[in-house]
Amino acid sequence: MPDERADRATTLRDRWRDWRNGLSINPAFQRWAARFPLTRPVARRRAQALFDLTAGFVYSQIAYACVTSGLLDALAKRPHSISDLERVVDLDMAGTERLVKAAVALKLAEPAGGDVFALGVEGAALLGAPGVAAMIEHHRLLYADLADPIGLLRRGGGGGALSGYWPYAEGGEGGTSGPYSGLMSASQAMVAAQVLEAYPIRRHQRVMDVGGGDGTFLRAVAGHAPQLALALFDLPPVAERARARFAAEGLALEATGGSFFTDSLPQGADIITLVRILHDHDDDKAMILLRAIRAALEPGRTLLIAEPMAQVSGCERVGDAYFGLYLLAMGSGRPRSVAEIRKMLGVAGFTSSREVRTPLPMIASLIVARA
Ligand SMILES: C[S@@+](CC[C@H](N)C(=O)[O-])C[C@H]1O[C@@H](n2cnc3c(N)ncnc32)[C@H](O)[C@@H]1O
Repeated sequence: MPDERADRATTLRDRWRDWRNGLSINPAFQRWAARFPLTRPVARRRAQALFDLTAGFVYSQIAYACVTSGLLDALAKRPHSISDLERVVDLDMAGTERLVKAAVALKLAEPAGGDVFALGVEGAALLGAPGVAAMIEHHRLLYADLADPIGLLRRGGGGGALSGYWPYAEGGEGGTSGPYSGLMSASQAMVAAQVLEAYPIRRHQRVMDVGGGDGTFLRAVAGHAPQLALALFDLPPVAERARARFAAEGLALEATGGSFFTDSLPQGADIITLVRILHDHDDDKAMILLRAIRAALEPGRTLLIAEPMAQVSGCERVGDAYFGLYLLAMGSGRPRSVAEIRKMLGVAGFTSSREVRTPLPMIASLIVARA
């Protein structure tokens, strides 16, 4: 009986999908829906969404030009005339006007009377969200790799501009960690805010951030719960960066350099945090890492995983579309759903795990597991 019901549900869903797609693909229906008053708003929304899908790369490149030319920073200080802006963006009048009009269309800028322009609402949001401008600049590498998406998929990822930026992604533990550590630090505040809002880290005594970069997450933890002892584990040059940074600021940090694939992790933390780490690694390596963490934790201690996850309701694009292709270009890893990560945690020997809701899951979802 249960099988029959499942079949019936599938059949209904299939029929509904066929009916919906049959209408959507039909130009005569599209014309009718755009004219009929009750369907017109939906038709317009769908047409706009389709256009955005078609034109998304152009919008991203306009944002890139606005950030890298200094246009947004200049408008954030005060409104400017086109002739002022010519000097800022280092373009002739025609180029400046073209860029400013495009920025206005995307609400990055807005008219402020005559030929004067001010920062727009999206421009303000962009500059107000830490790390977004740095991420837009960084996307130059991703978009170079994505110029041939089928080629990238066919070769199984990596081998392009982005994999050079993340030397550890293709097995190298040398390379330059400075640029990626800087980018991670610039975008970390948004992630730390999700974690600290959603999880009561204060109840712990000693936190070890594995893959903790230059320590930006731990600095946020220190600001939030100054009584916690802080430890960090990362590749040797990165751990050294964190150590130097904390020492310069007079903050206590135990930073250990090593590889979580080949070295054992220091013991003694009652919570290990793994922030934007797991999705960087293919399944076999992710399992090695989870097992190493399990071995470093006493029974009953906590692992907290924070990263954007796949198939999160309302944020599907961030997971399998954005991170699916970003990590492919990087050369390792994949976005995973909450269910997939929880299953891996079970296999790695964690006794239980649960999802903890965050205010903005597109920035990070959380899973808390018990050793
Ligand atoms: C995507 S970054 C995230 C950094 C930080 N957790 C954050 O969210 O800002 C990944 C970090 O993992 C570190 N990492 C990569 N491979 C590693 C390895 N085998 N052992 C230790 N750390 C590693 C990198 O050096 C980098 O700092």
